[in-house]
Amino acid sequence: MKFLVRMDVHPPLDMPAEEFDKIKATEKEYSQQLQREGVWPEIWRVVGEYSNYSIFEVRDNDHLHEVLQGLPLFPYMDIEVTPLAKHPSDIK
Ligand SMILES: O=C(O)C[C@H]1C=CC(=O)O1
Repeated sequence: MKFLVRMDVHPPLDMPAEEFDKIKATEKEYSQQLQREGVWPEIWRVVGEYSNYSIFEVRDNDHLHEVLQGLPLFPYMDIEVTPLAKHPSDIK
């Protein structure tokens, strides 16, 4: 199943920058591992915002929830999920 996911990151104001940088580094490893596995095939930065649009390829809703809840930045994000279906005009 394919999902479009928007993540808006809200860094906590009371956390030292070095601590948040460590969480970001862990997030990057987690994200890149999922990209290598094909679970997170696309990630795009939203211009001018600390946000991304991503495509996820997962087994089902529970799998997506598990992946999103595992994000090290999960506690500092608003996440919007849009399920995608094949468009009837798509020629692929
Ligand atoms: O920077 C972001 O958009 C948040 C998050 C998503 C992947 C990653 O490495 O960080």
